[in-house]
This record gives sequence, structure tokens and C-alpha cells, in this order.
Amino acid sequence: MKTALTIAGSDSGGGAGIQADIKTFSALGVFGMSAITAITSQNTVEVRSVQLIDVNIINDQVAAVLEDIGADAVKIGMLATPDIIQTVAQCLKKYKPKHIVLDPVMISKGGHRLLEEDTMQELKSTLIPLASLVTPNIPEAEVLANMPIHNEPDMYEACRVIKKLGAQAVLIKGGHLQGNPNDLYYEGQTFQLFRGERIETKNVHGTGCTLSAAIAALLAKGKEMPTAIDEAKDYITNAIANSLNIGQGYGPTHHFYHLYECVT
Ligand SMILES: Nc1ncnc2c1ncn2[C@@H]1O[C@H](COP(=O)(O)OP(=O)(O)OP(=O)(O)O)[C@@H](O)[C@H]1O
Ligand SMILES: Cc1ncc(COP(=O)(O)O)c(N)n1
Repeated sequence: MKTALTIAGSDSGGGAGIQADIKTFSALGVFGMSAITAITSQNTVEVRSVQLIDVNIINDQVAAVLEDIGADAVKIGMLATPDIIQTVAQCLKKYKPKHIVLDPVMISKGGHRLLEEDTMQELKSTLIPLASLVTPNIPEAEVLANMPIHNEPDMYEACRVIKKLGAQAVLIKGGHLQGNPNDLYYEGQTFQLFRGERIETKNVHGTGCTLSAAIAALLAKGKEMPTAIDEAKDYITNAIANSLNIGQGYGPTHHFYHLYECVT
């Protein structure tokens, strides 16, 4: 069976972070493993508290998994401090996983900052160059590219700037723009627009986590990057279309078990 490791924060509400990633891996027929970087006390409305995990424990979790089991792909989510980023970067340099999908998580749907102020700079210089794919949403792409993004033409320009930070490829997610949620992919030569149709719902907690975890799972299964993104886009669209109206705030997406044949 193919394996995937998520290095991310825990969301007690189960909609985002580690929980969304593991549900996605399972639904796509990949064995999921985790290295928890932070424990958030979170629900559909708010983040109440955050306990960061000691960097030695983060390092140990990643090392324990990769030295014994290995991972066909790694997905990275919430990394709150420059120290945590450096620790994760050292692990990636040591174990050299084949596929690294980096979701540069900044702010929760409810508006809570999930990383410290100076962290984005560290992410830019230390981690993005190691990534097979970086998947910012519009506000994250604005920070990474250091420019405002108002429309699709701006997304093209931001892709070019972010690509120069050294990732193998960039996927800017269009969910935060008006109109249809189209995502733009760029690997340095050609652009590809992955089109979506907006589903009218407030239950979009964890959509970015789910998309990046689905891409990682599909890469683990041996798909080429554009195919993995295309199928992951279908997966997230379906998960949003069937999202759950639980809690008082932004409800979670719903993960269907695809009963994909497992590639052993
Ligand atoms: N209302 C919607 N209907 C259909 N697709 C959507 C909708 N909102 C977002 N998407 C898609 O979901 C994926 C995640 O995009 P989004 O821009 O929401 O990421 P995000 O802000 O990082 O998510 P989050 O921070 O909630 O984890 C993208 O493929 C985007 O196009
Ligand atoms: C632990 C963790 N990781 C990521 C997110 C982003 O997801 P969202 O923007 O949907 O709140 C989150 N809220 N919590």
C-alpha cells in the first residue's frame, strides 16, 4: 500500500489540519501517517488556544516515520514558527521524500493567525525551495508574491513571482476571489487553469488542507502532477458539494471513501 505523511497542526474540530489530511488519505486509499506540529483547540467558529509542539518532538515524529516506514509523499500544513520550519526543512533534506506538497497555512477561516509574523519569510527562504508544489490561497499568495491579487491576470503574475522562490511548481487557489473558484498551476514553462464551479455554502472549513492532502495522496499513488491536481480538484469539489452543516460556523467538508483499488 502507498503511504503519505502529513506534517501539520491538529484541529480538534476535525475539519482541517491533521484530521482532514488523514481522512483524505484514507478516502483515496493511501496509508496516512502524521507528525503533529501544534495542537489547536478549534471548532467551526474559532481557534480557542494553540499549543506548539517542541521541535525535538516534531523531529522525532518525522524521523520515526521516515526511518522505518518511509512515505511515498509528504504534505506540509501549519508550521507556526521559524524554528519549526527549520526543523522540518532539516528533516526533508535528510530523508529526501520524493513528493513534497507545501500548503503555506497562514490564517484560519475564522480569522485566527496560525503562524507568527516573521514566519512567512522563513517559509519563503527555507522551505519553499524544497517543495514539489506550493499551494497558497489568494491571501497567502499575496504575501508570498508581495503584490495584491484582485483577479485572474494577477494570479498569473503572482505564480511567476512565487515560482522564482524555488519550488518545482505553484498552484494558486482561487477560492477567495469572486466568481468561479479556478486554480492556476505553473511549473515554470506553461500555465494550466483548473476550473471549478462555485458551490454556495459556508461549509468550507479545511478545503485547502483537503486539496493539498489529496494531491499528495495521488502523487503517492504514482500520478503525474497535473493529473494529481485534476483529480484532487474533483475530490475537493465533491467534498464541498457534500459538506456537513454541523456546528455554528464554517462546517467541514465530507470525505467519501472512493473504494479505489489499493496499489500495493
Ligand atoms: N465555494 C466553493 N465551491 C467550489 N470550490 C471551492 C469553493 N471554495 C473553494 N473552492 C476550492 O477549494 C480548494 C481550496 O481553496 P481555498 O481557496 O478555499 O483554499 P484555502 O483558503 O487554503 O482553504 P482553507 O484555508 O479553508 O483550508 C480550491 O480548489 C478552490 O478552488
Ligand atoms: C490546524 C489547522 N490547520 C489549517 C487550518 C486552515 O484551515 P481553515 O482556513 O479552513 O480554517 C486550520 N484552521 N487549522
